[in-house]
Amino acid sequence: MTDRDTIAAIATAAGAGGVGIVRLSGPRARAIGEAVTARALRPRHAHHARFLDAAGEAIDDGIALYFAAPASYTGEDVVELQGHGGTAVLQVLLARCRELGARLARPGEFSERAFLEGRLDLAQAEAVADLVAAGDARAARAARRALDGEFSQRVEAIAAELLAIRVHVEAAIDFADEPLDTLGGAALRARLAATGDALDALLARAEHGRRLRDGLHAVIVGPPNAGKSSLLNALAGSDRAIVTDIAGTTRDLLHEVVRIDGVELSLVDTAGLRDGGDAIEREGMRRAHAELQRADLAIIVLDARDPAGGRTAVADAIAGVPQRVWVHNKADLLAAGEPASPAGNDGAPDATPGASDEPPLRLSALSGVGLDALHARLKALAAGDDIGEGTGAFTARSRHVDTLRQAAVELAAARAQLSHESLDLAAEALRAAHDALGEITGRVRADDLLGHIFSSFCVGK
Ligand SMILES: Nc1nc2c(ncn2[C@@H]2O[C@H](COP(=O)(O)OP(=O)(O)OP(=O)(O)O)[C@@H](O)[C@H]2O)c(=O)[nH]1
Ligand SMILES: [K+]
Ligand SMILES: [Mg+2]
Repeated sequence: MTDRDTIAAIATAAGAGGVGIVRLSGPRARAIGEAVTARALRPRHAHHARFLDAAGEAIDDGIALYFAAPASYTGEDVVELQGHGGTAVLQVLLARCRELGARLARPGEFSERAFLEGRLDLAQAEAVADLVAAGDARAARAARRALDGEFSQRVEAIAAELLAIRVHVEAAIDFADEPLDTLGGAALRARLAATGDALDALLARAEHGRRLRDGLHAVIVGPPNAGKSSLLNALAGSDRAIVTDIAGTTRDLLHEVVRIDGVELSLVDTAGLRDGGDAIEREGMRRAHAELQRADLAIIVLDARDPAGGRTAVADAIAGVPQRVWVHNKADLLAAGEPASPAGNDGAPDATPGASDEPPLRLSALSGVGLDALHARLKALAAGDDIGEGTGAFTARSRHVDTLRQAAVELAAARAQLSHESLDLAAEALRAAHDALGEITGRVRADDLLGHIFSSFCVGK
């Protein structure tokens, strides 16, 4: 596009480094690059050059690269000036580019231009930011897959199928007098069911991908004095939370990010759940309940000497949390002679309320005995062993998960309407599902969404 201005930014991280890069994109990028280097720039050629100020004095020397539109990251003319890393030198070089007509880029503006020029779709552009921000190698691999378009391709495949179904349904509306089954209704329903299954599978993978990006969100819950705060401290490896023998010590939520063998986990300590308590404690319990609503995982801490007593207190709060780990704490206080296998079941027939839950882990937050087994289980959950590396995870954001969920709801509505032969309503629900998928890749887009997404990038990306 020729009506755009030319943007510039320091593309490398702040601070001194071996190499520092000023990146330019836009119609004047080449002219500015040639003015700075005082030489003609050929596309895709490494030019060793001096970078000159207005007086012709050398600011630095290094490599100038020119990528001609549209074969560049942004799809526009792009010039990269690679000099010696160093904040002052790069700032002077950037200032020179601005003198020559470039404007300072906003965060994410290079990727935004790549999106607007059709070089990347929206989910891929987001993957760029995720790749830069990836906290570990697994998250980086997953972002790379999303950037390669694996996620987008799956979304597009489902969207294409939905479009074909919509065409069929819209056509059937024109023959409203005929029963749907004479118009291929059975095949249509089967096709819709298969598309629903594909969408559900993609949603499960996107949820896994969101955990890879954001980390597993685990909430520690249990009755007062069970040792929740002690466990948080043990997992964090520092005295983050106040621990006393007074029931009701923790009132507010306490957030902590911990890493287990390179896998990130966000932990929240909460107020003990019980009947009664003063106003502050009750507010703490309300917050604990609210936090559990958005938890991926509840770590339920019970006193090993009386696990049954605490279970009733937490039963309501943990209903609806997708995954649970049961901990029987204070194992060191059990009478000698009781089986002390840290990872073992305590043998009580009602020890695990959820049929699919693993047996409780017996441990001591105080002494650390049994913590290894908890580490191992949390790591497995955070890494998403339920999905497995082999399927090739890709990062996804809450935005994607929410949108896929919305599409799944509309698809279910369309199926119901179709079985009632309400073709108009089915068509409407299918359109809504189709639009929702379009929002993920940016085919259907709201401009405030774009601003929101790209402003969270770093400058120079
Ligand atoms: N012996 C023993 N004591 C423990 C263990 N874990 C915690 N405690 C003690 O139990 C008491 C309560 O521990 P907290 O960590 O404050 O318990 P909490 O569940 O956070 O309590 P509230 O915040 O009041 O709900 C403290 O005196 C701890 O030192 C353990 O594994 N063994
Ligand atoms: K306490
Ligand atoms: Mg506490």
